[in-house]
Amino acid sequence: MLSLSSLSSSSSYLSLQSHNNKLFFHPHISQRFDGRKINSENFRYYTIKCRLTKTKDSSSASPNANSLTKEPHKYFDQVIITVRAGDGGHGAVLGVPSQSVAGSNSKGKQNKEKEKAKARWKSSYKRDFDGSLILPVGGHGGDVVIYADEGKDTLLEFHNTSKHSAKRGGNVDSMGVLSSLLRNGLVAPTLRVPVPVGTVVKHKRGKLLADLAQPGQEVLVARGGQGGISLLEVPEHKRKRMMALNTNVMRDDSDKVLVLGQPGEEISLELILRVVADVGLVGLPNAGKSTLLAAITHARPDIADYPFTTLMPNLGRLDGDPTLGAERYSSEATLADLPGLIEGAHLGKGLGRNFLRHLRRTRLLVHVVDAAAENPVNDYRTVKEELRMYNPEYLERPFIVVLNKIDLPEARDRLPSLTEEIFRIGSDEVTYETEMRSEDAVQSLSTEGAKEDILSPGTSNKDKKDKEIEDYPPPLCCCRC
Ligand SMILES: Nc1nc2c(ncn2[C@@H]2O[C@H](COP(=O)(O)OP(=O)(O)OP(=O)(O)O)[C@@H](O)[C@H]2O)c(=O)[nH]1
Repeated sequence: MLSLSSLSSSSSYLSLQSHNNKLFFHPHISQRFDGRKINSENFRYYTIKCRLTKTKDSSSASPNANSLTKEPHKYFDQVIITVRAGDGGHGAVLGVPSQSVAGSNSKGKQNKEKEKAKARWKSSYKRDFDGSLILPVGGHGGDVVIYADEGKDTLLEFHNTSKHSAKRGGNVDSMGVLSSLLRNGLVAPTLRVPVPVGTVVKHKRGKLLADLAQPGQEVLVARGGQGGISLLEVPEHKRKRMMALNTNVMRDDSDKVLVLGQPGEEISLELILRVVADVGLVGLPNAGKSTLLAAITHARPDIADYPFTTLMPNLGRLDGDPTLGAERYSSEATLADLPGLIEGAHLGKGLGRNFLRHLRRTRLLVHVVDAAAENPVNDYRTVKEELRMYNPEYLERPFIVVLNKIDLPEARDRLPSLTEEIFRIGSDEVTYETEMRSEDAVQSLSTEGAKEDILSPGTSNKDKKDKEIEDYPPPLCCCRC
């Protein structure tokens, strides 16, 4: 038997040959049949064209549960979902209740009873200010709202359930006859979808809808359909008059009254998580970022003596220390320990781009450098370069360099020279940046002023950031390649 599924080749055609009504894959399988060497003269060769259905490309397919548990770091911060708001409930076509009065004998009495019944009928229904009848309407379909929930950490669960649908509105409970007891259809509840704080909501490959950076922030992403209206089943000549009276009647393009509820909106969204942290810890793998986070906050990240122990950002809360007195130092802050960056991270190496984007909201960067490494200065330069290549704005943020592992003798011995070199790199950059800025007519600033301006991003930068939060454009790599 020929198993096509075992053929991973994407070529469109296979060549097959026939022997005793059996088909063999040509040329490899045809060499032996029932353990005997096959005389090639017994064969009649046919070439049969058969198209292979392409096997699903695993890279483009949505991640299955297995890969989600094995490689959550690839999927925790980005997902595409579809949301569907509920359809509106239907209205109803209602008959007017019979007004005949049974059992009345005399014609005059019958007319009187008819008049009375008509008056009763007229007064028992809700009416608009202009006297038109208010007929029940179908319930509004449920809207879909996405909100930032502090209890959520990742977007992983959305890979399992990528479609979220709100309920449809209730229909008018139609018994076929107009009665004062008829109620509007039930309004469907809003479907509220919780996402981690810091989630950016965008149209799939489209414009930004919201940046849910604060707990509780929400955005309405799909509107539920409007409920259909009800109609009275009345003779044609009366219907026109009633329709004219009912000014709030909904009609479609062809001026037809809509009894059916409107469909709810359906939309594909891209959710991107950018951690919300004041401080970002950056450095090469194994530099000791997680150890530092664990030492100064209550966070308990995984720590091990091998690179890439951290695969997803860890957050830690730094409580303020009021004993320090000065307002600056007693403030609280959230720290994010990012996975280690390697050379080429800005190009996506080691998932670098996924991690680098989590620095976006940070206001201070802490470079953790392994002082006992072979070439700590080079390591520091590498990380700075990756930051610059990904987003030059990152280098404009205030930063601290932490020389780590100085308990080790190899680090302790070269500490003074190392500190000096790192200082020099910093001051070189400040001078360079100052020069750049002075060319942009910031000459009036003193060196100190310029430094300050560089270290604390100005308002224009802030405006730029606030304008639109999109993914950064492709890397600037080519200037170096
Ligand atoms: N001697 C010494 N070892 C340290 C120090 N800080 C961290 N380490 C060790 O260095 C190794 C790596 O530490 P981590 O905190 O996991 O490093 P990381 O930068 O978070 O590593 P990644 O998760 O790969 O990014 C662990 O074995 C730590 O025990 C330090 O100050 N002194």
